[in-house]
Amino acid sequence: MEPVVEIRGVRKQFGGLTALERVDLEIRAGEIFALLGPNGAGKTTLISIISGLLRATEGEVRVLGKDVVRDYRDTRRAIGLVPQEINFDPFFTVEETLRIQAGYFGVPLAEERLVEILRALDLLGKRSVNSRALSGGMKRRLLIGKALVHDPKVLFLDEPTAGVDVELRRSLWEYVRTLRARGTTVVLTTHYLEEAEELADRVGVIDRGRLLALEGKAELLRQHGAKTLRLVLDVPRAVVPPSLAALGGKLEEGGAAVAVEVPAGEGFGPALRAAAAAGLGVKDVETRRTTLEDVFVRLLAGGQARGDR
Ligand SMILES: Nc1ncnc2c1ncn2[C@@H]1O[C@H](COP(=O)(O)OP(=O)(O)OP(=O)(O)O)[C@@H](O)[C@H]1O
Repeated sequence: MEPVVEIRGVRKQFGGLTALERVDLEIRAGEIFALLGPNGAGKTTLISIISGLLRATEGEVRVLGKDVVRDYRDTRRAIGLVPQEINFDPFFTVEETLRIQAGYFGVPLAEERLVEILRALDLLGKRSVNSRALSGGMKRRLLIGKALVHDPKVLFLDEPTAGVDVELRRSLWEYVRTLRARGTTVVLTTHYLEEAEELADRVGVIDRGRLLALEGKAELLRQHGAKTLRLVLDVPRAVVPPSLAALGGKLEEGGAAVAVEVPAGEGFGPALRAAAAAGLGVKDVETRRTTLEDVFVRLLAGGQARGDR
């Protein structure tokens, strides 16, 4: 199937600063893709180039097979963009804000569709309220509504839940899943790892303008992840028994525990057998799986060690 968004060799230079360095990326139809990276990594720059708000210094971007520079009318129509910053006129009501936005795209906003959007974003009761009188979370939801009025094929959410409370975050996640279920492709940027872990089918990790890893979430965890077994000992030890040392076992807490890390796809059987064979007195057993956060930290540390720029 043709990718919904194709990014080929995209570079962006702001004067002497390289914000993006030869990024290649494909977004697939119907997926939730999370672009993950620290502040200043280049996430907003990439989204802005795809949405036609910025021009790449080099490279090309296609949305539904059309070039975002040459065929910008078609590509803008296919895209809904929810920016980080609130960008609506506070003097219009919620309904007017959505109708004006639909007007920009030259699409009529049927009553049915208006109500559907307002209901999904829990704004139905605020339909006639001036947008300046909305709470911060409601304003954010109205931003999403604005991006949806022309029924885009791809929705870009730039930090959708920054500064949003936990409850609203959950309800926005729910809505994003509903959109995917209806066939909308969703690309979100975030530095909340929890958000990527919860929502995304695939994750791209970006740092200082480079894509460091691009994988399915499960694959990313499998390849870069590990799980750890911690054996809390009856009696502290000065050295790790050789059979456990051979499996990479290390003492922790001044010898009160032994920790063994194994690749995510493997079991703890060999380590448990080695511990039993060595006659280790074990008081307690703890296990921990790698989270996307651990993977992210490792990838960024690796990128820095290689001196990427
Ligand atoms: N218009 C601009 N002029 C000059 N430099 C810019 C401009 N826009 C972005 N930059 C720089 O490009 C780099 C990437 O910025 P970008 O906003 O894409 O990062 P980001 O990953 O979205 O960060 P954040 O998580 O903070 O939103 C940063 O160093 C930023 O200062």
